[in-house]
Amino acid sequence: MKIIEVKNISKKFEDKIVLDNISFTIEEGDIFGLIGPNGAGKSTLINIMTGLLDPNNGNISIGGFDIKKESLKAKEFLGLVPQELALMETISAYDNLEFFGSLYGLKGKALKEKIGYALDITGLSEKRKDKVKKFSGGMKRRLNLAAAIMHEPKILILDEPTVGIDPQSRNHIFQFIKSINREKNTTILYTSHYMEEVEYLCNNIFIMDEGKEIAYGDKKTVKSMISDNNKVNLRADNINGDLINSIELLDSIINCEVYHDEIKLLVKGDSFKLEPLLKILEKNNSVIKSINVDEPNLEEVFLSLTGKNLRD
Ligand SMILES: Nc1ncnc2c1ncn2[C@@H]1O[C@H](COP(=O)(O)OP(=O)(O)OP(=O)(O)O)[C@@H](O)[C@H]1O
Repeated sequence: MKIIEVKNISKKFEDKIVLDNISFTIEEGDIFGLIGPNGAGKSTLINIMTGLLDPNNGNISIGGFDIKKESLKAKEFLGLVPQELALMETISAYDNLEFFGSLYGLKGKALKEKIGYALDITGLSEKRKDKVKKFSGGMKRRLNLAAAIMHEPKILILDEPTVGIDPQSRNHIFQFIKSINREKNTTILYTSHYMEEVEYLCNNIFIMDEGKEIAYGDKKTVKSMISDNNKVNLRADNINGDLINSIELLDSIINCEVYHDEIKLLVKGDSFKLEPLLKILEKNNSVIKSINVDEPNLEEVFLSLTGKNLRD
């Protein structure tokens, strides 16, 4: 089921086009990555998707409901974790969650259970009684996540949740996303300008720059937009001229380079097979020490499609 449909969204601020005809869909249960450098338009798009901002053109449906026309029903599906924190510093983590839970009408046993789950899944159970002002930036981010899931939204939108936080909290956030997606089938929309995070977490990806679509599809498809070729790195003993000549004669080999005991191959991704390569090595009495296959990473995809680095 398509849980989010974004259709032909455009937005101008005065004369500046910030979103230019953006369309994509997200399936229920997906972890979907929205990637782009600072100023690409990600936050503006999220504000439109959550009904905080009106587009100049296009429409958005959330759980089958139009975010403008059936706003209340659409919003029931949504949990938003914005970049800014919305926490009360002078009270404990538990009391913060009690407050947010009661805003959603939770009380008694149900409220306690939800708080327990939210603290547990964000790794904050032991800090439940500590005042928020004692928390590190990363712990505050995690508490912000906990607050956003008090009403168990079917969709969780995270706007750059790992900017400026420590590696431990970053790992907690990754584990949180994977757990809530697996345990509750929560659909995740994850925005970031860190390609490696999106590469690790997401199944489907929308890459944008200056308000425009750069690439969209499942991770493999997006990667194959720049290249169908893979890199195979092989370490073996007894590397000699005959061996290299035989490898170069294989149909799927585009390029072959040798560094000491390492052979670096660029191969055609769709036709490369390991077996003929292994047979050649065996015939040459070469023992393989290691072998790995690399796809191009998303950073390389962005660079290749826009000519820019993501972190400019
Ligand atoms: N209220 C506004 N009025 C005028 N321009 C705006 C407004 N909000 C955003 N912009 C501009 O729209 C563009 C997109 O901003 P947006 O915050 O959506 O990008 P982003 O991809 O989320 O970047 P970041 O990661 O820095 O938040 C930027 O050029 C920004 O300056």
